[in-house]
Amino acid sequence: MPTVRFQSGEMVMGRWPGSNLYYEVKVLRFSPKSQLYTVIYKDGTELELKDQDIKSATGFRTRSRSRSRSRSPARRRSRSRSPARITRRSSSRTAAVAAAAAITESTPNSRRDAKLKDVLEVRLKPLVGGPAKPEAKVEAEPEMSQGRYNLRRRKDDGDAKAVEVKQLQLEEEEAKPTTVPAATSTTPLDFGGRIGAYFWLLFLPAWVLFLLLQVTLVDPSLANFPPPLPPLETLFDGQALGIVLLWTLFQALLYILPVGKLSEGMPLRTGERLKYRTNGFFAIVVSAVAVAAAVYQGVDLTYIHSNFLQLAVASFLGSFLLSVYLYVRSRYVPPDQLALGGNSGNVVYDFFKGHELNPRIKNFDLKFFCEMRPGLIGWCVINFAMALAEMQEQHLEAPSHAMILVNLFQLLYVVDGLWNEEAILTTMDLMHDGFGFMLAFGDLVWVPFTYSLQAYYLVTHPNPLGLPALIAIVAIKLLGFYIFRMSNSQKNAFRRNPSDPKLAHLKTIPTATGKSLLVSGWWGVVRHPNYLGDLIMALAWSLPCGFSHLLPWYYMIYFIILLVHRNSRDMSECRRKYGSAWDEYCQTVRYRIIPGIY
Ligand SMILES: NC(=O)c1ccc[n+]([C@@H]2O[C@H](COP(=O)([O-])OP(=O)(O)OC[C@H]3O[C@@H](n4cnc5c(N)ncnc54)[C@H](OP(=O)(O)O)[C@@H]3O)[C@@H](O)[C@H]2O)c1
Ligand SMILES: CC(C)CCC[C@@H](C)[C@H]1CC[C@H]2C3=C(CC[C@]12C)[C@@]1(C)CC[C@H](O)C(C)(C)[C@@H]1CC3
Repeated sequence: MPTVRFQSGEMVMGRWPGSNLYYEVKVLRFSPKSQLYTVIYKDGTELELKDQDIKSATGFRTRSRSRSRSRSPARRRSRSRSPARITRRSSSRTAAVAAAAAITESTPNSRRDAKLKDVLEVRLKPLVGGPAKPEAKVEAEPEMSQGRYNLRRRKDDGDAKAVEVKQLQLEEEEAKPTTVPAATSTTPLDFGGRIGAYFWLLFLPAWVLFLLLQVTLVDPSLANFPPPLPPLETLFDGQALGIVLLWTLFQALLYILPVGKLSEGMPLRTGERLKYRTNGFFAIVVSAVAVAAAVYQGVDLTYIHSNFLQLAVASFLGSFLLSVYLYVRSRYVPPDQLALGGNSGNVVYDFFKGHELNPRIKNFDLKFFCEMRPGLIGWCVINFAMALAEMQEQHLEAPSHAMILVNLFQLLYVVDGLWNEEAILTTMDLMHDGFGFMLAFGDLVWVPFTYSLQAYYLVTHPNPLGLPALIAIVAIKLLGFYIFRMSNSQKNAFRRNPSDPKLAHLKTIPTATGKSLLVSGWWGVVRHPNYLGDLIMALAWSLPCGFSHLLPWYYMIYFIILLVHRNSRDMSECRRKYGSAWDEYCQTVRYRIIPGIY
């Protein structure tokens, strides 16, 4: 049984990835499974380090003290540009060379700093534009490992805004061990914390019920609160439950078929990369054929319209049971398979937020499946059923223009998501979030039953559209789609292959993790160009329903709130991961979602 050399809260010297430079870091936790220490640097960057990359601060201090008596390194300060500076990827002048140059400028005659230059030149290079490569040629520089370095933001460095690699006076600084941050307290709680989790757990299902009851009314309005509740026993229907189960099993069957590509997810904390069967497009095509065949055989799809509430309740039960299963199994998995959030120790919060990062039954990835299949494809089937119901209710030979637009727009959104299914592997949910009630409910109830409200609304609330309105709405949709697709694809391509020649013209900021951040192209316009495109598309989904009621605008309002919140969650997560490189990105790209406004 290997011993744990360092305790949480201890101040130690951690090796900078890909270099032989050591910085003062605080140990946050140790994972017995991966044998890795999570440490935090002074600039806020969190990394996982192996035992051999950590040295005790005492060792550094002792050696340095004896050295300082003769050489007084404390009085010498070498400044350099850190790897976290903007780099033109096509440029041959790497951050490391610049770093070295900066050192030479500041202390040109120093033999010791020349050695530092050598070390930086070689060691920091791998951080530019891609994951750090294993060290090869240069041996460890012993003098450097006796020094102590600190990551600081450069206050006096105008446009560079980079962190500073500084040699610090060892004897002037005392390592101050802080209180031990338990794993439970290191990750701030989202969604209003524990109290918030209770609230959302009750509020979200109640809100869905409210919306589904409203949409059946002639005059849906927030003023109708509380809406007339149907007798409770009518909410549950065995047949609806059977349909939901069959649909989910059918999608699961399509998912496990050995058809389509096996894509690799992003590297996990352990370095492992999971494989995902990305055959979503195949699944929606087969589903469409199956639904068409069923309609052809006389199956009445308008059942979905008339039993919408019962189907939603059945899906809710399914998502709740799934969440219970997810919570229970998350208590038995090794720590390195857990997401950083969802470990508050509070049952309700952890149940809501989700704890296990990639719950799998053999190769069957539950989070990926739920996010991409039954709910998403089910949403399109529901929309189609609403078009049939509209024709029946309004005695039409074909669906209205508004209904066709809503159907086509949302179908395009889903088909695009499934066509580019691999891109989901670089999104927040797949990479960082645990799988719990929030996502299970979101994927299986929220998406199919609330995202289809515009189509449901149009069944009984016709909204004739003139040609100019039609053209304008289509143009808005296409604009949003273009921004959404281009930006998502650019990030996905960059994350998959940072040295892709097609992306060579883009500027990037290297970070201490070995990953870089795009700082030009779509990701240089705003920090979330994909959200901007998505919001413009959301506008195009609501416009066909007109302005008589607020209900069909509900998606737009909810989406603004969701994306603003997601953006701030992502910002904190990126700040934690990338430290001052992220700050630099934010200073360069000032707006979050809407250029010049927000
Ligand atoms: N319809 C809906 O209900 C709905 C809801 C939510 C989201 N969405 C859509 O789903 C898609 C995915 O959204 P998401 O919330 O997961 O966020 P995302 O924007 O796809 O992912 C955020 C991640 O991208 C990376 N990143 C951020 N800035 C970067 C930069 N400058 N260069 C390179 N990488 C950068 C970071 O991860 P790493 O650095 O770790 O790679 C960050 O954590 C979006 O298009 C969104 O509009 C739709
Ligand atoms: C209030 C809560 C219940 C919120 C739950 C949020 C989820 C419903 C969303 C979180 C991430 C979203 C997402 C899509 C659907 C909705 C979410 C699961 C998505 C699958 C829709 C199709 C897109 O093309 C997409 C693949 C980019 C997208 C990914 C994120």
